[in-house]
Amino acid sequence: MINKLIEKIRKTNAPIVVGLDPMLNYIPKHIQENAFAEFGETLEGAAEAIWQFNKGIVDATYDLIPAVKPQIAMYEQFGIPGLQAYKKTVDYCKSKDLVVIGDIKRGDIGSTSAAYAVGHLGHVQVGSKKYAGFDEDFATVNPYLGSDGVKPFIEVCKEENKGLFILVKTSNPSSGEFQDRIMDGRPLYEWVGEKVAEWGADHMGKEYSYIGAVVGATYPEMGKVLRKLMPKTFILVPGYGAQGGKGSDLVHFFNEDGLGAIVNSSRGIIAAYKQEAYAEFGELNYADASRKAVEVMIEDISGALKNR
Ligand SMILES: O=c1ccn([C@@H]2O[C@H](COP(=O)(O)O)[C@@H](O)[C@H]2O)c(=O)[nH]1
Repeated sequence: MINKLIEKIRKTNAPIVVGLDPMLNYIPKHIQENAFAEFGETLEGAAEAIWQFNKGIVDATYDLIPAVKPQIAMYEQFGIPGLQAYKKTVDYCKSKDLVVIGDIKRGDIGSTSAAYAVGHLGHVQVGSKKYAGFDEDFATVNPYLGSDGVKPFIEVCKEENKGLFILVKTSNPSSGEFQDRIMDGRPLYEWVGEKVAEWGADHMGKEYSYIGAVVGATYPEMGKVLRKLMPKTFILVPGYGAQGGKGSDLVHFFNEDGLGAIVNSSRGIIAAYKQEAYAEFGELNYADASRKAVEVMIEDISGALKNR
């Protein structure tokens, strides 16, 4: 899967991922009204609205981008119908040949991690048969329970040719409370980054490892250090746009080959029509506003990379 991701980044010339993080208040009225007319103001109605909203965005952007990153929390809030909309979104994106990064941020004791890994990336045995559950291409993993919480994910990735993005330094304002704590002279996130590179060395694709890292766009100096510490690790970089990250902050997340990182924007793309810059599109044309926002993001990042 890392080879496919790189191939698609090269083809689109766009090291970006669109975050499909639908909240009801981003969804245009006409979509909500249609969904509620069919299913009522119910969880099913909400799930239908987020699915139709996602489909509009995917149809308007899939030719420009290599990948999407649905955030499972946005779907889980609508219970079982929400999870069905998540699965429908994953399958639809795969039918459009997009790489799907399930932002599930799982990690637990080994036996529980194994079940998460099977459910999201693998196949579960049912009697004599095997079934894929959610079947994303990559999943995000929280490593702060230690190796036994991560290794079951790596085992499933090896069996299934799938990949991970493991949290190293997150983009949120308080990420430093624990992640920046100095241990034996270095911040904890560096120890974790080194460990991610070590896990990844054992599961290499053609150019980069199947085992990637998450490093927030909001911490560019730390991104620069981590880039050097994990040269063969692909970095998923959230925090662009709504959290303040911009192209010029991101150049050091990339290697000299112009690869090595993929930048996520969720609200900045899917709710673009609500921003002043794209207001001319209006609610009805929300998906065209998202397409325009994708084009602007690609230009911002490739412009910064050209000028570095
Ligand atoms: O460190 C992290 C890890 C994950 N995320 C996720 O990325 C998106 C960001 O959304 P925006 O709307 O572009 O801010 C969201 O799904 C987060 O859960 C992150 O932001 N930081």
